[in-house]
Amino acid sequence: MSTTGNNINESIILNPRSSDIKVQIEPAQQKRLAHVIKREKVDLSFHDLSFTVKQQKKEKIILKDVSGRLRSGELTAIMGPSGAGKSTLLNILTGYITNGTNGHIMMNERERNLSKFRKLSAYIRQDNQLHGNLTIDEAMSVAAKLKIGDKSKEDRETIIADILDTLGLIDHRKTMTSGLSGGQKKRLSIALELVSNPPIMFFDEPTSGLDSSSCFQCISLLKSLARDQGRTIICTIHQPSARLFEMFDHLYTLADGQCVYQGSTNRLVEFLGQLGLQCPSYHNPASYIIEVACGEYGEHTRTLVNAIKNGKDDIRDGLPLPQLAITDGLNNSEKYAHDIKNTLAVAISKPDWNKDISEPVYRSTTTPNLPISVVDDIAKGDNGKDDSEKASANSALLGDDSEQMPTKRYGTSEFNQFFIILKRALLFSRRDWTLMYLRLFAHILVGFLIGALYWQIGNDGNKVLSNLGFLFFNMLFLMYTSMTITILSFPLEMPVLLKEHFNRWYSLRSYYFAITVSDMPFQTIFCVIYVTIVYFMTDQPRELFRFGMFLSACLLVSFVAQSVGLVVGAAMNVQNGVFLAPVMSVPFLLFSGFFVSFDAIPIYLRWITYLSYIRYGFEGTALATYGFDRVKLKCFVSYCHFKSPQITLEELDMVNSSYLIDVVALLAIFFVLRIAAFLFLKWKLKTNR
Ligand SMILES: Nc1ncnc2c1ncn2[C@@H]1O[C@H](COP(=O)(O)OP(=O)(O)OP(=O)(O)O)[C@@H](O)[C@H]1O
Repeated sequence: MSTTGNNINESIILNPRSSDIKVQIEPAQQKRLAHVIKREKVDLSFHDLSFTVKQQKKEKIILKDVSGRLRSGELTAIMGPSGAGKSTLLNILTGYITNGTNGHIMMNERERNLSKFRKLSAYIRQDNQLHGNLTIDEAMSVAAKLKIGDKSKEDRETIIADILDTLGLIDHRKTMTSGLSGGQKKRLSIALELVSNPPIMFFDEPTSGLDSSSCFQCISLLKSLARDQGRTIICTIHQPSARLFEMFDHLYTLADGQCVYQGSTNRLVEFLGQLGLQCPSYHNPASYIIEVACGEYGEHTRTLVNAIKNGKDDIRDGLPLPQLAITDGLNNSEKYAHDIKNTLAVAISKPDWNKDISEPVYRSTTTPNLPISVVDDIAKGDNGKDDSEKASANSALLGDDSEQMPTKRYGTSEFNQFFIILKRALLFSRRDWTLMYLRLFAHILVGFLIGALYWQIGNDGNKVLSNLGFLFFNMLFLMYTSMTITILSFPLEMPVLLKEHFNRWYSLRSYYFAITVSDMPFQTIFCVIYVTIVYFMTDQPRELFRFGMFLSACLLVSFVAQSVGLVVGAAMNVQNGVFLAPVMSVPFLLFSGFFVSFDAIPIYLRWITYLSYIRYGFEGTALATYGFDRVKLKCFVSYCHFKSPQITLEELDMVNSSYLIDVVALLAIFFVLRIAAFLFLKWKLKTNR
């Protein structure tokens, strides 16, 4: 047997002496994403990062001036005891949290531009926020249309197939997302973001809820994502097994909001040993550092933070430990590095904010043309060892093997986004037929019930008051059905919206338009069915224009009520919304003109009638029924007080009312509420972070 070297990719040729047969064994090839768009490599560093929150009028410092460096091509783990600040750090690095932070985040040695950064990064949170009603194929297709809409359909399909094949999901293409296992959901979340091939990917606890084998698969996948094309992969992880721990290239450990270790995973034990913290043999180093950080071996946090300079130092393979490098017996290059480092410390503490941000902000005064990373590397004794790495990163930056930095905010126009989201929303409605059937059933059932209850009263002069009750009930029914359905369904969309909008799939405007338009056809159909049933069963005037006016007023009321549902759904959670919306509707019902005629309402309360959309709806249907010179009603008893429709209108104080004004008022309330719902949604997206 002969091998052609140590490289595992080389063929192994078996050539048994007794036979001429040559057996060639090709090792399994690592699956690679060959077709995804090539993107530049991105190194991320942060300097003196702090995060403060206000708690009961006091300030609580969560992150305390931590620094660190996250390199392209590496899989970085952020570890630490519970409450150490891992998720907070991740949220700040992703740009998910911006308020309350201080310090500097650099992207490829330049001050980070958050907007550009968001185009280059993806954040995959712990709870895979996926739409359960789509197959993998459909979900991927939507993501591809939104994120790389400028590519041809064939190109998009090739990219999707490539990603699904790499992530082992190709055989489940037709499976509904709701039917996937935890690990498959996690992989789908990654696959969806990989469509645009972001060079930086953040994962919050990617292994949570997975068995050990799925954990291993997941971390292997992240490792290969980092290695292939030099992505920067950062994830928080609780307490990985020794096998998982070894797979990480870089470890960043936090304790009590400070950095206690930063560097290669395989130098952790050596570093701790230097400080007199001997990791017992056969003990998982990942567990050991957490135990140390938790104080199980005494109070060592301060020592560790000082030793690693709260993340300013980085324990790299092949380099001396930092406290050994800075000694009296420095050689020339080390002394030079030490000087630069001291100069740099001054530069970092006084950033020049007047500089053009396209220029690197931090430069050493002794080596003015050297960006911070190079200075840092020299300071660490990295005398050009990673030249090839830097060269490739620089060439990538210059665009040698990567596409230009994306200039557009989104992958496709807002017009296209609108149609893609609308199509997806309609698909959800088609798939979620239970809700649709329920709504249809409710409108038909209540329609017939009301029709039977108020059977043929519309033209009876003796039953006008009952007929007015019927008109008012219509408003009540249409209001509640259209309002509650939105209050219940809209907040459920919120987590997916939060994820997709944050990862720059689409603009909030396109999403909102699509989502508000998507239910309108259904609401219209249900309303038309209900109104047709009750109108004819209760024997309202058989004149087309009156039916049209009656239906229009009912439709407008249901759309306005839907908008109220949107406002409430956007502004609060389901529990509060379900209680508050009906309660808030009570004044509108009271001041609708049905219970108290307008001139009987005290003047100082009359303004409420102008805000009551129920008033306009009720008035609109009353005018459609009794206005426009309707002939006298039939009277089957000796005296009917309301035989003349004019008397009914006088009683309701609607003689001078105008149907047109009712319609205009309903339209105005509709638009105001839709705008308010949009603003609430925008605010919620910001405050929910
Ligand atoms: N907005 C906030 N208001 C108040 N306290 C906060 C806020 N955000 C974070 N904290 C506190 O900061 C600390 C760190 O929180 P963080 O979620 O980052 O910890 P973690 O290391 O991710 O913990 P775990 O591993 O348990 O998820 C916790 O004590 C948490 O209660």
